[in-house]
Amino acid sequence: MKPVRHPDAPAPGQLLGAHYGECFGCGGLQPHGLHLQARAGEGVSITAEFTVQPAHQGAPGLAHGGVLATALDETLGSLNWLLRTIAVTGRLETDFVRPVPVGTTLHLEAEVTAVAGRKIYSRATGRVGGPDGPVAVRAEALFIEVKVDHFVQHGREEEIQAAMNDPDQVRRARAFEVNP
Ligand SMILES: CCCCC/C=C\C/C=C\C/C=C\C/C=C\CCCC(=O)SCCNC(=O)CCNC(=O)[C@H](O)C(C)(C)COP(=O)(O)OP(=O)(O)OC[C@H]1O[C@@H](n2cnc3c(N)ncnc32)[C@H](O)[C@@H]1OP(=O)(O)O
Repeated sequence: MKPVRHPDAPAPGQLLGAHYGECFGCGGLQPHGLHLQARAGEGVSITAEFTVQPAHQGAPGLAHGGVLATALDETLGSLNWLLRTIAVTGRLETDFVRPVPVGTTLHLEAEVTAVAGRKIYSRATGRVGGPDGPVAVRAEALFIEVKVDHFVQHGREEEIQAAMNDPDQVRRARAFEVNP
């Protein structure tokens, strides 16, 4: 089925903010995290930027492939905001097309291509040298919709308690649960 943008989705151009402050991909509280910033796009799409830091190296002066996969995963995960659905990555297939040096800003875009029950199919690209620059990485993913209980059940007790005691975090989690 064609994906449907939720009527209460953030407006195109709106900065989405972190879904969790401690998130390695988007959180502000992780010193070596990616601090990826995502914006709502048109339809069910997202754009995002991430600048490769020295802490993200694999080979000398180059981004680690796993970090680039994280950037793709996080951008794809941000599509949840537009569907107002909580979903986790089930499958992530990544192509590494060109090496990405430290200091490079990766310009990412992602879109949902189809939804089938709890399964959300999506794809993303990361470009270098600007939003219209050459593709350095791309991915196809399958996200699976889950209830907030998924996190409460599986997350370590101390972080879950802290999240449940943080009104902002509870509000962010609830924002997804209104999905019919
Ligand atoms: C107040 C407390 C607040 C706490 C919450 C805080 C914040 C919440 C807000 C937002 C956060 C949301 C997400 C985070 C966003 C971004 C971060 C980036 C994303 C990630 O980094 S997230 C971490 C990595 N991710 C995982 O940690 C998943 C581990 N995993 C599992 O937890 C299970 O595996 C699960 C749940 C995925 C499925 O389990 P399940 O039992 O529910 O469902 P089941 O297995 O039946 O699959 C249903 C249908 O999907 C098909 N299917 C499943 N997996 C497939 C695969 N790999 N390939 C092909 N098909 C697959 C089946 O074949 C079936 O298909 P069919 O229906 O056609 O038969």
